[in-house]
Amino acid sequence: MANQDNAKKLAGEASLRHIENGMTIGLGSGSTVYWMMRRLGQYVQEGLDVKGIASSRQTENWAKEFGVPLTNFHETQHIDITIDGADEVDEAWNLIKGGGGALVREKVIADAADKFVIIIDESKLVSHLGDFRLPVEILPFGWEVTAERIAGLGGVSALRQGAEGAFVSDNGNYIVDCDFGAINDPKLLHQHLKQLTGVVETGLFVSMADDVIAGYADEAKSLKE
Ligand SMILES: O=C(CO)[C@H](O)[C@H](O)COP(=O)(O)O
Repeated sequence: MANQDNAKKLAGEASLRHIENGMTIGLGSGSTVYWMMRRLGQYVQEGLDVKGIASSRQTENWAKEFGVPLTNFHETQHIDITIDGADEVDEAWNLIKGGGGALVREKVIADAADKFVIIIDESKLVSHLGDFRLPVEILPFGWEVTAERIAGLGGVSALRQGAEGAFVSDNGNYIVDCDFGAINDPKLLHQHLKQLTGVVETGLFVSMADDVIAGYADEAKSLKE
């Protein structure tokens, strides 16, 4: 296994030390979450009693594959813990997320949770957000206008492409990947973007993470310790 994959696996598995019997878990998206879910499925087979709320169709499929029982917001509005990956994590634990296109549901399950734990490989740790293009989910209707407004805030954006034309999120929306250069004030940028008509959500997760577990070549460490 490549070093980066192993680091993701170590971080994903280490996050399960936060899990207790009876919990409802927000299940994020992405390749680091995959490893967490694989091990979680093993614990469930061994008798752990938990339920998950999935943030994407891909995660839902993994839950079925690994035998992790799912619930939804109709059944419960309380999430004990959400575990998710990230594309960048700065020194204050502000995040860029949405590389996999699931940022809206990821933010909903992060917001609904008592605790939000991030799992990454060490390459995601940065001093400033912004090398990774900021994903912003926007309505397809008039997306060109919204992209112009985003450009007005200083962000050069590109419409994300999928296998057959524009990428469409699980919510039926488009995503633009935006270059704002180094993001000095993530909270302010998020607020400005959210005020634009047509913007559904941004991939900036500001002051939301309670713990970050970083995977290295042969260990995973909580940045809290
Ligand atoms: O935000 C996400 C998906 O929308 C992912 O958490 C993020 O892209 C990290 O993915 P990976 O664990 O595959 O590196």
